[in-house]
Amino acid sequence: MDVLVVDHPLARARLTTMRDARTDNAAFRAALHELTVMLVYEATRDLPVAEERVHTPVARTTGYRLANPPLLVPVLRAGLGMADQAHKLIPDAQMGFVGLARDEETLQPTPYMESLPDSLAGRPVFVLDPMLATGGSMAYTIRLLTDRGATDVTAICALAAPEGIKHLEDSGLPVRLITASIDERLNDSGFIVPGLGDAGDRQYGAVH
Ligand SMILES: O=P(O)(O)OC[C@H]1O[C@H](OP(=O)(O)OP(=O)(O)O)[C@H](O)[C@@H]1O
Ligand SMILES: O=c1cc[nH]c(=O)[nH]1
Ligand SMILES: [Mg+2]
Repeated sequence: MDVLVVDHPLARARLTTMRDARTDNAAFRAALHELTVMLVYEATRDLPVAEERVHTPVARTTGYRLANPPLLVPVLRAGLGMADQAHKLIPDAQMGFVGLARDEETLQPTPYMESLPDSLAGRPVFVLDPMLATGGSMAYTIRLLTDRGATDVTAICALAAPEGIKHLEDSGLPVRLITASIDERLNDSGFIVPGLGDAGDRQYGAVH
C-alpha cells in the first residue's frame, strides 16, 4: 500500500495544536480544517487533468481542471471536520456520507448511516477521517465503496497507527494512505499513542 506522510512544517504545527490537550474544541476544529487543506492538496497532486482553452485579458492559453473529480466521503462524526475544507478545494466533487461509531469494548465499528452513490465504477474516492487506529472503521468504509465498484480509494487521515496501516495492507483493499503522522502504537483502549484523544469529542464534545 502506498503511504504518504505529509510532514511539511505547517502540517506539523497544526498537528501539534491538535495534539495539545489544552486546545479547546474551536481551536481544534480550526487546526483540523487547515491540516485538511494540506492533506487534500497532496492527495490531489497526481490526479489526471483535462485541458481547456482559456482567454486571459491578454491572450489565449491552455487551462487545466481535474479530469475526474473524486467522490468525497467523510466518516461521521470526526470526518465531518474535514468535509467542508476538502469540498472548497474540489468544489465540483460529489459527497457521500458514512456514519460509524466504534464500540468502546470490542473496538468494532457500528454503522448507523450510509449515503453513497449506487455505482462507483471508474470514480476515485477520497475517504476523510482524522483517525486510523485499528483500521476497522476505514476498512469497513472502503468495503462499502468497493461493493459499489470503486477500485481507486484514498484514505486521508490526520493520524495513523502502525496497527491500522497493517490492517489495511493485510485487507488487500485498493487504497493508498495520506497522513500527517504515523504514531507509535495503540494503547489497551485502542487509542493512538501519543495521538490526540478522541477526534470526535475534541471537535464536538463528548457523547458519553
Ligand atoms: O481505526 P478504528 O479503530 O476503527 O478507529 C478510528 C475511528 O474512531 C473514530 O471515530 P469514533 O468511532 O470515535 O466515532 P466519532 O467520530 O463519532 O467520535 C475515528 O474518527 C475513526 O472513525
Ligand atoms: O486515538 C483514537 C482512536 C480512535 N478514535 C479516535 O478518535 N482516537
Ligand atoms: Mg470518537
